[in-house]
Amino acid sequence: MAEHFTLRLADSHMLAPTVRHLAFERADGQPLAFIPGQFLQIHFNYDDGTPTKRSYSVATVGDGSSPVTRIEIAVSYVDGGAATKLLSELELGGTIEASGPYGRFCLQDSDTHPRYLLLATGTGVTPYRAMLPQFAKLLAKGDREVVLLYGARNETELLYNEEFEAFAQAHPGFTFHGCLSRQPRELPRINDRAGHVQGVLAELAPTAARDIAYLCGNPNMVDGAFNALKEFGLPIPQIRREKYISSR
Ligand SMILES: Cc1cc2nc3c(=O)[nH]c(=O)nc-3n(C[C@H](O)[C@H](O)[C@H](O)COP(=O)(O)OP(=O)(O)OC[C@H]3O[C@@H](n4cnc5c(N)ncnc54)[C@H](O)[C@@H]3O)c2cc1C
Repeated sequence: MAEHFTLRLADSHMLAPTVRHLAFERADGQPLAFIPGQFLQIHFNYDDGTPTKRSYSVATVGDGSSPVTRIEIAVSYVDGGAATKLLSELELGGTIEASGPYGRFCLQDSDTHPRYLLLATGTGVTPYRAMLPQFAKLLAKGDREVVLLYGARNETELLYNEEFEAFAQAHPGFTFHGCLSRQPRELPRINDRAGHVQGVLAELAPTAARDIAYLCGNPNMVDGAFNALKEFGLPIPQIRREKYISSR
């Protein structure tokens, strides 16, 4: 159930030239119960005093089942954006009002399909970072495969790529494809591909019998991949979506 609370910034660093990773703790000292894939809302006022809010996926890698004390998000800076200005200027110890968790972009125990296709652009990869412990449990069964298709212009914009690479090395059923549309030099990893995530989907030849797909991030990517997956024959309940639309 969603709660309202104050978050205090405990740590932060830049993940990419325009993306900040922020780690918060609740000011009341309570942990946050969330299901990986869910998001929070931050609440603030515009300069004229009008209240508003914005959504951010929880990026925290917990154990997937217990509440967490560290609440992490990745915020991509939007030019002229009210929330991203606030979050990019927030100093250590600074506070912000929030509520959550919300959303149903989560793994479902009832799913038995052998392959998970995870598609993301930009900060849309954060729900999958939070899901890593759940994927570890699924992959331990030995009959599942998880494929991450992560789109960015170039290597520097791939967030948490070292963590996904390390996870892929430790879990042979997990494959990480960076899909780089404007990489100036050669592709950094053997599984990387030139182009957009939708282009790489064809290579994977999704089928209704084999695949469950999760799509997160840029609305154009989510819509494009959704249509492509429907053409491959995936029924709509097997295509789960989280669009990072502006709530302005
Ligand atoms: C469920 C959900 C989860 C989300 N999770 C994340 C997350 O984890 N990390 C994250 O960074 N964002 C996330 N977003 C997007 C986030 O909520 C804000 O929309 C975003 O940070 C911009 O807010 P802002 O106040 O800075 O910009 P606004 O003041 O809302 O917009 C300023 C201007 O920029 C345009 N604009 C807004 N967003 C974008 C954009 N992404 N690209 C280009 N132009 C834009 C607007 O149309 C407007 O003209 C999520 C959105 C949803 C719905």
